[in-house]
Amino acid sequence: MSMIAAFYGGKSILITGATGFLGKVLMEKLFRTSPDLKVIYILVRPKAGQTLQQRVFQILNSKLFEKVKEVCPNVHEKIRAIYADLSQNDFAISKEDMQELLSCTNIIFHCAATVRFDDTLRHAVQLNVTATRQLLLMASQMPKLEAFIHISTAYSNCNLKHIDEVIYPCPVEPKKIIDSLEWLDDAIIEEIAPKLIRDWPNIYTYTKALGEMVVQQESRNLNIAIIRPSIVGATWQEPFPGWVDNINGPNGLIIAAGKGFLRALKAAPKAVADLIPVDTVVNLMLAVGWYTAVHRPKSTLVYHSTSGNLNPCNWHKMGVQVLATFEKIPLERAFRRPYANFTSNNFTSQYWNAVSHQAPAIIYDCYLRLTGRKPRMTKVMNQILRTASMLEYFLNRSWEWSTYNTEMLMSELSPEDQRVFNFDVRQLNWLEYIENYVLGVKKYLLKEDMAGIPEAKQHLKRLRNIHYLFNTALFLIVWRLLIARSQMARNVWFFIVSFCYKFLSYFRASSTLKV
Ligand SMILES: CCCCCCCCCCCCCCCCCCCCCCCCCC(=O)SCCNC(=O)CCNC(=O)[C@H](O)C(C)(C)COP(=O)(O)OP(=O)(O)OC[C@H]1O[C@@H](n2cnc3c(N)ncnc32)[C@H](O)[C@@H]1OP(=O)(O)O
Ligand SMILES: NC(=O)C1=CN([C@@H]2O[C@H](COP(=O)(O)OP(=O)(O)OC[C@H]3O[C@@H](n4cnc5c(N)ncnc54)[C@H](OP(=O)(O)O)[C@@H]3O)[C@@H](O)[C@H]2O)C=CC1
Repeated sequence: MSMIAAFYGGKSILITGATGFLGKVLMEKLFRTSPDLKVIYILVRPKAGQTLQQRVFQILNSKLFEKVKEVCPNVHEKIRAIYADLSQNDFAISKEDMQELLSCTNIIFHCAATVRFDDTLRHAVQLNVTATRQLLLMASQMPKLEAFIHISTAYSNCNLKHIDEVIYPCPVEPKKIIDSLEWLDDAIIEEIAPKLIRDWPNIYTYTKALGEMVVQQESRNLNIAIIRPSIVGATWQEPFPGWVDNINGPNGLIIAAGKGFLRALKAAPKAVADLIPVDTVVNLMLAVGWYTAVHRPKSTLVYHSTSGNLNPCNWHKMGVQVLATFEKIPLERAFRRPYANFTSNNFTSQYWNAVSHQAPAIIYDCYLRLTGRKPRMTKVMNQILRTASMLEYFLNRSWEWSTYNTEMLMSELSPEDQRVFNFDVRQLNWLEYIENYVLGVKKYLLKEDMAGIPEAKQHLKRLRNIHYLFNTALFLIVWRLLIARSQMARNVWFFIVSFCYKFLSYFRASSTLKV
């Protein structure tokens, strides 16, 4: 019997960010392995015209939860959605709901965050720092609380090269920032933001670092642990391989590559691609929740959920496998044939951007205009290039994350727990994982039908022929122009023509002799 699964039985668990990528997989695993848990409280806001109930209904009826419904048929009754907006005071939770949360919660998993790299400093601080402080304050009023698990990111200290499982101080106290945001106006905040974030690459990673400091400062006598995942990717094994449902991180770039929009990327081919499957992160989270509650470590432990030092993969290997998978299982209606180049050179990267990205988009838009349709490809291309440039920082560097605490925890688990809550990334076969990942992007994110693969392959063949035709036509035009203007080009041309003529004459003569 799994000790971890048994631990969550009968527990009331509070999850923030449960509607997000990580949160959904966390809920799924909890219900599947501990169907006898008491209740999962989730803090949700209405979104995109959907009420809380509609959002929960949609999650529970997704493919991700198919197995859960078999093991835990009354899952609907065990999930309690509480209206909350984490960017508001007291999260805008009603008094009755707050009372219930304070008196019943046993474990907290704090996953909610804004993960946009370009969010405003005000909003990112509200979500990633102030809300964390507020939740810790709530936690300190929960008599039954056993563990508080805070999800940060391995990149919260990406201004360092080697990162240990410790909380690093930030140059400016989080409290000072929170206070000053109260009276500064938005324009001034945006002006001082670059000075505040210093050598952090974006507001997201900076505010996640501040969030960790807040956890350290406000921990009081709570049992807290921090988990730092690197780039969270599709599921590896559970509940099935390749599940993914948003375009963050690598997902958007994989789609852009598969559709033939993105054919070059400014990335160091040998830099470590520190991806970590989402189910591995969730298994670690559940193990950490159990360990923190049962063993009550004296200080706040930080756990790295990374792959680089245990089972490294690099961007080149990843890119090659992504392309190899698209050969076998192409995406539908691609713009161009998938192909990609990783270069860390500025000049080469700009060349590829102009030739492989901007020029085809402009040509296609001209074609759309000529056929009376609205041009859109330049806009799409610019959007993709903007996203790629935002991710560039992470594609051109490698970090070393130590994993002592994570490995220590692994050794503390029983063999059964090591199997059920496996977070040993050394067992991951990258080639197989990436193939399932790409397949998952096609099936679960783009919702493309596998029956459409032959047609998609046919489409790619047509694109290849158009490509050859276009290149031949372009060559002939350029050559014709050169011949008109340059004596040297004319000489070369006459040399080639006379050579071909002589070759053909010789060929004809020798075949006549044979007859
Ligand atoms: C020989 C060689 C061979 C080579 C072969 C090569 C092969 C090549 C293969 C290449 C592939 C392999 C390489 C993989 C590389 C991976 C690198 C990963 C690094 C990640 C590091 C992460 C480190 C940190 C990790 C962390 O710790 S945390 C997570 C990280 N955080 C993020 O990943 C957020 C980033 N993104 C943003 O920050 C914003 O997205 C921003 C970008 C500002 C744009 O922003 P903006 O321009 O405003 O555009 P949006 O509005 O956002 O979106 C625009 C449109 O997409 C829509 N849409 C937005 N969302 C979503 C959503 N959910 N679900 C559905 N739709 C969505 C939205 O509706 C809108 O559609 P529309 O309405 O226009 O129709
Ligand atoms: N994905 C990744 O690659 C990595 C993620 N992480 C960390 O993991 C955690 C989860 O990330 P992930 O699941 O990918 O992110 P998502 O963007 O998928 O999910 C974010 C969650 O936070 C919720 N949220 C955001 N703003 C509010 C708000 N004002 N009130 C209530 N809820 C809000 C969202 O709710 P809603 O659905 O309503 O928007 C959503 O449930 C984050 O802390 C992130 O920093 C760390 C490393 C890598």
